[in-house]
Amino acid sequence: MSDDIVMQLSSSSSPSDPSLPTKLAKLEARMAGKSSSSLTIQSAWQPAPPPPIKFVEQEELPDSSSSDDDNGGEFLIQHNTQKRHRLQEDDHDMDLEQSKETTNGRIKTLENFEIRRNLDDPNKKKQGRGRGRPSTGRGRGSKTSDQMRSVSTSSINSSNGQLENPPNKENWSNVPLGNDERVALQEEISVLHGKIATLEEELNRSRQEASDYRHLSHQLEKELKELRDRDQQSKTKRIKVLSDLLISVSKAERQEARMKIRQESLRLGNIGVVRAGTIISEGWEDGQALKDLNAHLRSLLEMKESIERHRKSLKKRQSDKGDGNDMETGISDEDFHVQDEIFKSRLASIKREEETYLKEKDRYELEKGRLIREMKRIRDEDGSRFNNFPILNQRYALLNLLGKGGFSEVYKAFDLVENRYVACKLHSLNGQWSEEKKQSYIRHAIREYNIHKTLVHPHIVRLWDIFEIDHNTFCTVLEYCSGKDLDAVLKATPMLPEREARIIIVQIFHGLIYLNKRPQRIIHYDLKPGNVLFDEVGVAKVTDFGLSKIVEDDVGSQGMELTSQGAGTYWYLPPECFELSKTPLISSKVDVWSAGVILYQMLFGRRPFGHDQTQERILREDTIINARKVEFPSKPSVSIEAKELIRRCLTYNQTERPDVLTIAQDPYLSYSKR
Ligand SMILES: Nc1ncnc2c1ncn2[C@@H]1O[C@H](COP(=O)(O)OP(=O)(O)OP(=O)(O)O)[C@@H](O)[C@H]1O
Repeated sequence: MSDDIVMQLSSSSSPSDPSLPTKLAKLEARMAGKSSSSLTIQSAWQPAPPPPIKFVEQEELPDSSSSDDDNGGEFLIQHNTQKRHRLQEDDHDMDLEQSKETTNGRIKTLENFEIRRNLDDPNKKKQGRGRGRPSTGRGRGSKTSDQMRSVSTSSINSSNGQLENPPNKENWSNVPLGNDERVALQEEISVLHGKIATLEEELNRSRQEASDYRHLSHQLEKELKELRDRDQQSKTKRIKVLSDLLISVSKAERQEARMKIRQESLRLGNIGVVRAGTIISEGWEDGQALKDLNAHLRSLLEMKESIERHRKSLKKRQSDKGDGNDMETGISDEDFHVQDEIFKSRLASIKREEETYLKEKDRYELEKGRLIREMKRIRDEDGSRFNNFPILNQRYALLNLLGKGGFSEVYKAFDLVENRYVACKLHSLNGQWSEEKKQSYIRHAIREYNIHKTLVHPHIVRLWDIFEIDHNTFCTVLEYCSGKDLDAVLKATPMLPEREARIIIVQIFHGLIYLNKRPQRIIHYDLKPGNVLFDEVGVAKVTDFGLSKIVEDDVGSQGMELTSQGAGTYWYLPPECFELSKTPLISSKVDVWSAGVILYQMLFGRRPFGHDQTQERILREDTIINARKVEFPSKPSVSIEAKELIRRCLTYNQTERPDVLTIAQDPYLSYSKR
């Protein structure tokens, strides 16, 4: 019932007014007519008490005695609307909401049904008043009306309070409504309320759990952060401890190396000041062992010369005797022969001794060479600006200098991130170079890096990293090869047993085959013993791709143009690289030639062409251009197969020389075929 009507009623009528029932009945009739023309509303107010309504929660019902309005269907609707609002406020959980909606929907259906039933029930007290009219939402009945408006399944239109499918009186009275059914419906409602209560409980539990989990997650996050901080701290500590340890080991190694040098210097010699007239220069001064050895050799030589002199004089006396001059000395022919035999035997013995000393001298010379290289290394290390154990790029702990090349220093280093030894090659640009030259060098190095970094093969030294140190210096990080390079091996042992030489050349060819089987083929172009390194177990690896060339796809069968003519090490380059009349065309056959030279050198202790010549002389005398045929020394004895492979590699004519993939089929390079 709308408030204005109630106001009208209360102001114009007192409860004792006997005409009130009639007035109300009229009003209700009017309202019913307003809300639905087809709805038949009970025309007279029935004083009889309303039937008990059992399917609502009694404790939530307002006291009927205090109510001056009906507490029939309208009140029930209000009650449930309030409840729904409470539930909506309490719970934003979707599932629960849906359950509630369903439940409320069903309750509303029931309520509407009850309302209709009340409307139809002629015995109901005041039941028809304002039922069909929408409430403005004010007063006690407003909530009920709201709920009625929101009930989609009900037949009342929510916007204007009119019934969408207005039932006629017959329809209403036709709804069978036994007591059993009511009881069943009430039971269903209480079951649904029970479900709501359970769901609410569950929701509360879930909320509690969610809050517990949130708390736990905060705690875990905190712990994780602490662990991370601790990990970072321990990492920093670990790095510090590790680098300190590495540094102390390196320092000890440096000390030991210097001590050894001092000892060796005493034995083998040292670089000292040499005076030649008025010119003072740095020169080599032999050590005591070499001095003693040379003195010994000198004395043997003197002895030999003296015996030779005696022998000569004996021969002279013998020939004089033949003239009859030696009669008075009484030396017989027999004596002459014996004496001569003594001299001969002595000379042979001196020669043997001399050979032993000469062998020893050769050994000393090798040791001397090693000593000189080590002295140079130490001098380079002492003069290096990186000798104070810096950590580069926050991960590479530089240790000791391995060697110095043309424009680079190579340090043994420890990668503190990957926990492995590496070789750091520090490329220093000469400060006096023009900017153009510097840029060209950097371009060259980046080109080398770009080629090398893609190469992953057991017989190719890995390139791990590149970074800038300062404007004039950058560093490439290479796989560390703890063994010597082949050049150092051949300096220490110029001739290798064939078996050892063969396995080394096989590994070099494996690397070359890999370079020629990639989609982008590569010519190494600077294959030489210095660019073959050995790891700790003796695996040979090709390095230094500074002069290497990428073979473009459109290159003709004769090869690609050589744009860097003049570069490289001439002992190991084929004749086509020295072609001056036109730009040489090169292919992987360059590497085949170089490999042939290396195998020859390993087997015979010398290079096949221009062994004793300088680079400059090789160029001047066209040594390689004239290297038409390879000759083999008689010693040491080497297998025919090895010689045949060398011959094929050193085929003068480039067109006739096999390329890498062809020569790879040679039986000497395969162990399984033999
Ligand atoms: N990856 C590596 N592992 C171990 N030692 C290495 C490595 N790379 C180079 N070295 C050593 O460092 C030294 C210097 O190497 P580098 O390549 O700079 O010298 P080079 O070949 O004599 O000079 P250049 O490159 O100018 O011809 C050599 O003794 C070489 O054996």
